[in-house]
Amino acid sequence: MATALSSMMLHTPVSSKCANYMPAGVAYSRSSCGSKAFPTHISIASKNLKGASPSSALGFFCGEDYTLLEGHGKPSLPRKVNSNQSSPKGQVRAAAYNIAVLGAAGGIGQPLSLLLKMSPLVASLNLYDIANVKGVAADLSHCNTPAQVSAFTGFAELPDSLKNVDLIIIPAGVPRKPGMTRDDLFKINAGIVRTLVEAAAEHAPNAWINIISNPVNSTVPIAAEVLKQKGVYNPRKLFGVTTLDVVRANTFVAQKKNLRLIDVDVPVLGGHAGITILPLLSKTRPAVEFSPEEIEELTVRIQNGGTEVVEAKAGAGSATLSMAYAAARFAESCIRALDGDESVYECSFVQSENFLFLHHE
Ligand SMILES: NC(=O)c1ccc[n+]([C@@H]2O[C@H](COP(=O)([O-])OP(=O)(O)OC[C@H]3O[C@@H](n4cnc5c(N)ncnc54)[C@H](O)[C@@H]3O)[C@@H](O)[C@H]2O)c1
Ligand SMILES: O=C(O)C[C@H](O)C(=O)O
Repeated sequence: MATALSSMMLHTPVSSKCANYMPAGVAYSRSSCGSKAFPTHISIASKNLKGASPSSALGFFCGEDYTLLEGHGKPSLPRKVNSNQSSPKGQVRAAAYNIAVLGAAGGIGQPLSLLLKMSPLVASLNLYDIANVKGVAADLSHCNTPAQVSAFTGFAELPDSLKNVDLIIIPAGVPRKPGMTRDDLFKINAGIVRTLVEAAAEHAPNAWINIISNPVNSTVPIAAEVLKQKGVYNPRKLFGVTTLDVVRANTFVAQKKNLRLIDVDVPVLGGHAGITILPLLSKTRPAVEFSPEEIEELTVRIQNGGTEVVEAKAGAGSATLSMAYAAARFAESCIRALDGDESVYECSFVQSENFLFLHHE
């Protein structure tokens, strides 16, 4: 029997009723919990957003530029391969943006902070963690790149870490161990994200927020609810970071097809959970032919990339370095979009009214 399986995640009110409603890969319907959806692909295309009002901040093409049903959607927008690499305008202002990393002392937080410190676009880098982040900040601050690094430790210093920031990146939370699903992290990470986003709403209501903490398809809707309660929700500024799925897809496809890594771009839909991670292999750039066996093999590997790393680390955590790379790429795309670069596109987990439905037997 055909089952309607949305590639987009449902809006999750912060309530116990809905807390476990979206285990990865389970079919669900729009009406089962909440009324809005979080689809998983966006194109960021921005006007100059510095100081823009929330409603005019971004022009997104939420899910419209890729269709899951060939021939039924709008034609793809022209897109550059790995478009985060360079700007056609090449005019991003140097060191103009302030970033806060919440959870900066962690496995992702540290290498991510290093990558952000290397960016010439970043003016200040506020590192916040409940663990002592002073050492990380002291260490990073010796790199002779423009970003000014500051440390903020503990809840009392959270407000200061958020002052005047343009972009907040949240990798705070526990990672999984072998045998766990990302949903098993929900109880702890939901509370962490809620607390951090409450502070963001109060102290940086206009900042863009990138959420890395798992399970992304729950933590992002939770963040949305918090922002709504605080009256500062703008769906165009809240992103679930699913870039690691894209990074993995690009790598695995390039390896399989013997292509140059830098040339390959595979859009990936999904809320970063199990079989809802949906690589759009037919949209691979450059155009490539895949056999059904290759599609099956690549899809399964991309969907299980996280587990591959969790098992290889054997209890020492989950992906940190590739995630830091992916998050830095997404952050740079956000900065470029903030700076008015209209060529930027990235896949992400965002709210949208555009539903795409897959039918599978
Ligand atoms: N979106 C993705 O693609 C993706 C990829 C990899 C990992 N993750 C997720 O990212 C999260 C972090 O992973 P990690 O490997 O860096 O974990 P980690 O344990 O190494 O680091 C987490 C950091 O968060 C900090 N922290 C905990 N509670 C906090 C709070 N209330 N406020 C501020 N900081 C707090 C910890 O002190 C620690 O430094 C996990 O939930 C993991 O599942 C997501
Ligand atoms: O798999 C995990 O738990 C971490 C992360 O979501 C990943 O995809 O590597």
